Amino acid sequence: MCEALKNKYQLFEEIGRGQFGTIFRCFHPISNEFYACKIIDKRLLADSTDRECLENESKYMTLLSPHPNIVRIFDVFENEDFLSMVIELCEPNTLFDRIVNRPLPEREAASIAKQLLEAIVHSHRLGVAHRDIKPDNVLFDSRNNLKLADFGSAEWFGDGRNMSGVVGTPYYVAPEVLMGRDYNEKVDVWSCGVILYIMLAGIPPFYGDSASEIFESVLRANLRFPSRLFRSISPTAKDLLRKMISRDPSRRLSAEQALRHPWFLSGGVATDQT
Ligand SMILES: Nc1ncnc2c1ncn2[C@@H]1O[C@H](COP(=O)(O)OP(=O)(O)OP(=O)(O)O)[C@@H](O)[C@H]1O
Repeated sequence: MCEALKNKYQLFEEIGRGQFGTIFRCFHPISNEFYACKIIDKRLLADSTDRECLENESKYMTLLSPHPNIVRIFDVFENEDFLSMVIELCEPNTLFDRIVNRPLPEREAASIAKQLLEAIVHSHRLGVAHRDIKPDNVLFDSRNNLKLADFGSAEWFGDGRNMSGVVGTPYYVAPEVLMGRDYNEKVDVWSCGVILYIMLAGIPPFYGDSASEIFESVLRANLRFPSRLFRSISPTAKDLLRKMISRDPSRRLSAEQALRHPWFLSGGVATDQT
């Protein structure tokens, strides 16, 4: 670990562990604030893809900070073996822990989806696509504000550049990514739509017993609203889901358009159940 990090922050207990990094709670005596410190052992990075992922994470977090719904980065320390990032401290449970097997009331789902879209709109305005939006990458601070994390797979699409390359996670990845074609930032809207579906229904819209079965289901993109799960869900919510989980990216809403949908304007309150 870097001496400069130890000189500036006091490290406390481990609060999380990822593929390459360990997260500790840490304290900055000068500001009297607690933070999270992610320490990555660079010797565990197997190839250039891993290294790129690491570079992306601090680069894009720095570019996008500060935003109320994006995990903020405060400090970076690096030596030959370790890269350490001092970031905003969040609660241990992710969105995944909140929604697993438990549908949320529309109002709560709308509050979460709205904050996630605010983070995506900010990121897209600055020309950055996250490309791996999933519940595990959605954290919350102690005041329950949503914080989008993990920009390791992010890519810059400014100046009309298209993106390529298969990145993402089976349930959440957009079909155009799996088709191996160029794609644009609307892949994030698709993933956010899938998260919203799971929050309301309690199950993913596209699933299978293996990664390849899930991919086949995503590629078919046959969006259904089984009545046993959607009986009490408002038509406005379903309308938004259809427009976010649209197979054709040119017909899919942008993140900004999604935020202006009537479902958000009513705060997820069913206005049309007459
Ligand atoms: N800022 C934070 N504040 C509090 N806990 C955090 C913070 N960031 C991450 N964690 C915790 O640490 C865990 C691991 O996070 P990390 O970002 O290293 O890995 P990951 O994204 O889950 O995995 P990987 O990037 O290796 O695929 C998270 O699931 C979360 O519980």
